[in-house]
Amino acid sequence: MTQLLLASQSSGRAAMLRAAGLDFETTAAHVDEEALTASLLAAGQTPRNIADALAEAKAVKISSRLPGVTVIGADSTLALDDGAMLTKPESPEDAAGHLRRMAGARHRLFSAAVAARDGAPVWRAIGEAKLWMRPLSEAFIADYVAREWDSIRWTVGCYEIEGAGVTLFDRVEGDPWTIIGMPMLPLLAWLRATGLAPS
Ligand SMILES: Nc1nc2c(ncn2[C@H]2C[C@H](O)[C@@H](COP(=O)(O)OP(=O)(O)OP(=O)(O)O)O2)c(=O)[nH]1
Repeated sequence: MTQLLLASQSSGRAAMLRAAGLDFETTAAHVDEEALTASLLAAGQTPRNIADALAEAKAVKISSRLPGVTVIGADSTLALDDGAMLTKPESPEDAAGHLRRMAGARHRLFSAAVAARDGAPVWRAIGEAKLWMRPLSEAFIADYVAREWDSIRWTVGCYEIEGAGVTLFDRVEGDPWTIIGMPMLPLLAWLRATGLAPS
């Protein structure tokens, strides 16, 4: 039985752990993110704290049924500078609407990771990236969404920064791993310190 489990269906997250040479398995967390997000927003929580809470919920839920296993949960949230929080698009039309709202403005992307053992959080980190999306024409948005829908439908910002998302931005501050979905640098430092990654 593995000692490290990623409670995520995100292909990008698993790819980052694989690239780091880690020995891990994955499972879906099956946390009701929509309900939890709605209740946290209603309670006035920030997108940053919502990412942290969702990552913890995923890690704690799975670890509570796997004694002794270190479970990593993760979550990413996107905050527009007007305070609104965008979630994954439900349709190509939804994605076009998100891009219209982000175009010509800055947004922040928070990626939280929480490690849990035996149902309790034992480590956490939150990464923040700032992204300035350039103004986008309607024709560009329509063509981009038509071409990229199959991949961007799974992303909180309607882009894969390591893919065609590069065409959307004037400027990005923050590390690419945070944008793709996890604060990998602090996570790897902790995994090395706990013997779960080669040091
Ligand atoms: N490959 C890639 N993925 C991105 C990028 N930006 C955001 N994402 C993905 C990472 C996550 O899969 C998704 C954010 O949604 P969530 O944090 O709720 O995770 P998701 O539901 O996909 O998986 P999980 O809850 O971990 O099973 O957006 C990017 O630039 N590249």
